[in-house]
Amino acid sequence: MITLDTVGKTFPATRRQAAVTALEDVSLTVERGQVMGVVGPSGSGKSTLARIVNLLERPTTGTVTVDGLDLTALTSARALNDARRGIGMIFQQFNLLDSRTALANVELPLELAGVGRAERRARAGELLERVGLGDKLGSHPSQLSGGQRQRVAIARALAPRPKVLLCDEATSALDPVSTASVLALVRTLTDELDLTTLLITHEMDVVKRVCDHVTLLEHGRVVDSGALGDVVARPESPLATRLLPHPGPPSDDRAVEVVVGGDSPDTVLTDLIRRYDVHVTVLGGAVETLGGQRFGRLQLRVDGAPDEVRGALDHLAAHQRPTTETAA
Ligand SMILES: Nc1ncnc2c1ncn2[C@@H]1O[C@H](COP(=O)(O)OP(=O)(O)OP(=O)(O)O)[C@@H](O)[C@H]1O
Repeated sequence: MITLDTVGKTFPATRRQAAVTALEDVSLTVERGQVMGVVGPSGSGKSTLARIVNLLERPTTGTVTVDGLDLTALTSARALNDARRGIGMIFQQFNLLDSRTALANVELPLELAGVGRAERRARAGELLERVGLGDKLGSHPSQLSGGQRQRVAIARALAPRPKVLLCDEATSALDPVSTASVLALVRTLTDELDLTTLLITHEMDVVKRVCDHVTLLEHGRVVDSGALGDVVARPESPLATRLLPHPGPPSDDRAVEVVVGGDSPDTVLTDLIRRYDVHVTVLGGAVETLGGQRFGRLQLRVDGAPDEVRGALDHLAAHQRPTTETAA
């Protein structure tokens, strides 16, 4: 679990540049087993946030707690190094050593931690197997594709058995097919190893594919944060329509708009028609898979006897994720 409590970061003024407040009053919790996406425009503080979570950057104010340990309270380099071993990190640019084989790259953090040769060999081999590179142990990074290199970097990040995985634009340099497979791997590893994963990205598509939670940063502040299903249902959230597009102005003045999901949107409609004697027309809408669940933003027209229509609309309002009702 990662907890940031009222974290602020100001880079002090230098001779060439005025002081920069990169983060202000940021409070955030990521539970075990969750993948939290952090999105925001360029310069909004995303990378600073990732660097603060493993204390590569020390916050100016606030505390950072990882797996119950307050990292901001650690002062000795040794204690900090030990704590950092519990936090794996992957970057856009892989940072692999080409002089070493894939296996030796994965072994590196274990070597630095003083793990014996036989054990580190076994663990590195097992991890490369797990990320789908069991046949590439002897390959050097330059002999691997971008997606394969990122898999090696993931295996290396996981070698010290961290509880937390930080991904900073980890798929930004990859083609769409490699991106999809690396993201699927991050999701699988988070689930299987019960990791707490924080994923920095500028691509909303990455959030849709792999995250179950999302946080939007703007000018160093948290503008919105929550489970994807909750965020899409908040009409005031700037992320809502980026996650689930708005169908546009309704073509019918009796249209109602609802956000349905967590369950299949189709099941919601089937259920409605079974319970009430109404005819439902889908006038427009979008359906997306968000964090593995299907959500729909639908414009519906519900026709029938007034009592039945009222019942059906109440049912939608009570059981689904209503946003706006343009008419009732
Ligand atoms: N070491 C530093 N010294 C001074 N200012 C910095 C430093 N690192 C980051 N900043 C400033 O802090 C702000 C946030 O930067 P950060 O890299 O965290 O943003 P970001 O959201 O990751 O941006 P991008 O998407 O472009 O990578 C920016 O204004 C940046 O110029």
